[in-house]
Amino acid sequence: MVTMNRNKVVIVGTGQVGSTAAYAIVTHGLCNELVLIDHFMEKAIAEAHDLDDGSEFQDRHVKVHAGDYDECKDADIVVITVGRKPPANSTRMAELGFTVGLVGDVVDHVMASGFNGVIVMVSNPVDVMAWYAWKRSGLPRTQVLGTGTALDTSRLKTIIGEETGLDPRNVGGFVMGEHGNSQFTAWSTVSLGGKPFSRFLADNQDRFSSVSTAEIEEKTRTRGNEIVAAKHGTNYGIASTVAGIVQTILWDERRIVPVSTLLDGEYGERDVFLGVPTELRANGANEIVELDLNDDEREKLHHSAELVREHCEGLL
Ligand SMILES: NC(=O)C1=CN([C@@H]2O[C@H](COP(=O)(O)OP(=O)(O)OC[C@H]3O[C@@H](n4cnc5c(N)ncnc54)[C@H](O)[C@@H]3O)[C@@H](O)[C@H]2O)C=CC1
Ligand SMILES: CC(=O)C(=O)O
Repeated sequence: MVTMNRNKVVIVGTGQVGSTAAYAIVTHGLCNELVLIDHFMEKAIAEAHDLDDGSEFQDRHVKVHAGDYDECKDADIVVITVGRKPPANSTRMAELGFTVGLVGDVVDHVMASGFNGVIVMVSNPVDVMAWYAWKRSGLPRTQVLGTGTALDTSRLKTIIGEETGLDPRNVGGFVMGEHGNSQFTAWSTVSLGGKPFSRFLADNQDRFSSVSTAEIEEKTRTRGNEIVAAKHGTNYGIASTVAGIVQTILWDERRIVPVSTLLDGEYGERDVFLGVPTELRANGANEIVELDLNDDEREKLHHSAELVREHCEGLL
């Protein structure tokens, strides 16, 4: 049987985050076709040309071009990165007033094309925006997700790597909840080399006596803000995160990633999007892994849920 492996990704918003995510997708050769949309069409065209100009030296040629919303009709994934560079000394939640109108407009245009793929929301506040896009699009719950605490979880692993001198990929576990100040490290899930992290530290006192979980958690929470203060935004970490999510969906890898997804009774929460470990497949966000969180962690998750739900109120 002749099959056409025709996977197509659209990125809406070709600013710092969108263009770097496009670069990550192109350099990893994740799809056949990548379309860039921005309300400054010249910017989208220029980014597409600049990306495609490296075709000779890429492992695989991803066809990149600028386009309009008609291109979403047969896309597998639409990544939404519209917004503005995060202001310094602010919060992601404070971006709501600026972002919500843009995201509403983008979702309406995407859906008007006949799109029936997966929306990956990046725009902040990402949990609120993912919920809003889900409600506004009418798509099934599986087909709308946010990057959630996937980036924060990667940051946690990177910081543990920095503190211990070990490869971050030795670390397991999750940062959960809001992609924002109420996020928490679910320490009961964190392991290093297969051992619970607290046990790993206790067993290696001589090497790691200066390592503090409280400091690691705080560094993880504030890392994004520090980068924003120094370089007016973040792009590489989120671009790798977007590329990882796009890959696992397009290639049906079934990786478990803490994306922002709809809680529908899991962890005792409903009608709210939060970063929780979720199985990603070709159709998007599937089963949520319900971890045995301890009482303190559950409390923190509920706190995030309350905060995010509060900010969703009145948006529709
Ligand atoms: N979820 C996460 O972990 C992260 C989220 N972000 C968020 O990503 C968003 C984008 O950040 P940056 O790329 O740094 O901002 P930026 O200002 O560099 O880019 C925003 C782009 O969106 C475009 N745009 C705005 N309104 C549009 C519309 N209605 N239609 C099409 N294009 C539109 C602009 O022309 C611009 O090219 C922000 O909300 C930021 O907070 C950033 C980093 C990490
Ligand atoms: C800006 C942002 O949300 C981050 O880098 O975490």
